[in-house]
Amino acid sequence: MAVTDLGEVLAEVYQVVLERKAALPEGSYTTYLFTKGQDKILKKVGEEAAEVIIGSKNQDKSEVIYETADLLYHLLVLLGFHEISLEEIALELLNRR
Ligand SMILES: N=c1c2ncn([C@@H]3O[C@H](COP(=O)(O)OP(=O)(O)OP(=O)(O)O)[C@@H](O)[C@H]3O)c2ncn1[C@@H]1O[C@H](COP(=O)(O)O)[C@@H](O)[C@H]1O
Repeated sequence: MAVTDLGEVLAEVYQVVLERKAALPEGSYTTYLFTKGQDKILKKVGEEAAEVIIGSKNQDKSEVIYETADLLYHLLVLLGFHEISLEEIALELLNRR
């Protein structure tokens, strides 16, 4: 796998997210989010989106990159919460081309 392929990295992290949801291992931040529930996950998505906006307003590319990674991870947790596959998102995007 080319480690710089975003789709493949997202798929790999999403697989871990789904494993965490199924097993709820102690000490896992993903477990913490799933245990807290939907409102906590939604709050994190909102916070991370706001941090992307702040990074952008600061004209700070490295901040935008860091916060975008945080946002994508939390979106993966939200997709995991709803059991939406990455293929469903890919199809939605493809249908818009
Ligand atoms: N990509 C991520 C990832 N990005 C961000 N985070 C966590 O998201 C949190 C965001 O930081 P914040 O300061 O906003 O939140 P916090 O104060 O720690 O927590 P809150 O009380 O606000 O919820 C941090 O605790 C980060 O560790 C992530 N946690 C996990 N992953 C991926 O998920 C995998 C499984 O992680 P665990 O579930 O922890 O085993 C990891 O191997 C990674 O690939």
